[in-house]
Amino acid sequence: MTALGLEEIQRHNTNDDIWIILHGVVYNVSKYLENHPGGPELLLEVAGQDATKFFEEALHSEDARDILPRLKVGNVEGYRRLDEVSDSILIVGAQAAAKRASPANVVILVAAPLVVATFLGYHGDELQSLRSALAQALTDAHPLWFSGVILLILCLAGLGTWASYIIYVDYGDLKKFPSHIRIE
Ligand code: HEM
Repeated sequence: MTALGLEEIQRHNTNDDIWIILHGVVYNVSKYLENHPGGPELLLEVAGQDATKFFEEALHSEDARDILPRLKVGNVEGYRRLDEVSDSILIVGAQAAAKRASPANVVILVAAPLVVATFLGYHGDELQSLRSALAQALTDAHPLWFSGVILLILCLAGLGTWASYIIYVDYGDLKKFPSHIRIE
């Protein structure tokens, strides 16, 4: 597909010859002008310019986006979308933990198992009886499967939290709006 320079794109800004840029792609809307449900004026106003912001602000439907390919004339030369530059990356292991390593998180992560281990060490016996009492109470109050489900949910939640320290999805710049090229 043709790479088009900004100067050339900007020249297509007359009533019967209109190019616009959307997300780094150049579209010839000259013939579409009269069919545009938003009216021809809006397209005329952005003739020869990057209309991405306005296009997205008008919350165009999928149907509207489906029209785009047949109007395409090329790409803006040198244009790089931020969200194409850095795709989401799955980071696993120590690097992932480092990504989440705020002082508070580290304290919680290190301290939590220590506290639990210490507690278990000092109060092993009491804990044993507490656990059986609790199990008994739960069994009395509810069928056994109910306690099992609750326990499973708690375990999964715990595992999930730990997993989030090991697996980290870096969405890069995906959440940012693509950089716009403006022709002044
Ligand atoms: C080639 C580019 C464009 C195409 C194919 C297109 C297509 C459409 C279509 C099909 C609709 C009907 C609603 C929908 O399905 O979303 C629409 C509505 C609209 N468009 Fe566009 N559009 C384009 C560019 C633009 C630009 C650059 C602007 C603003 C500068 C714009 C502003 C609007 C507005 C404000 C509406 C809403 C009209 C209303 O609800 O009364 N459009 N467009």
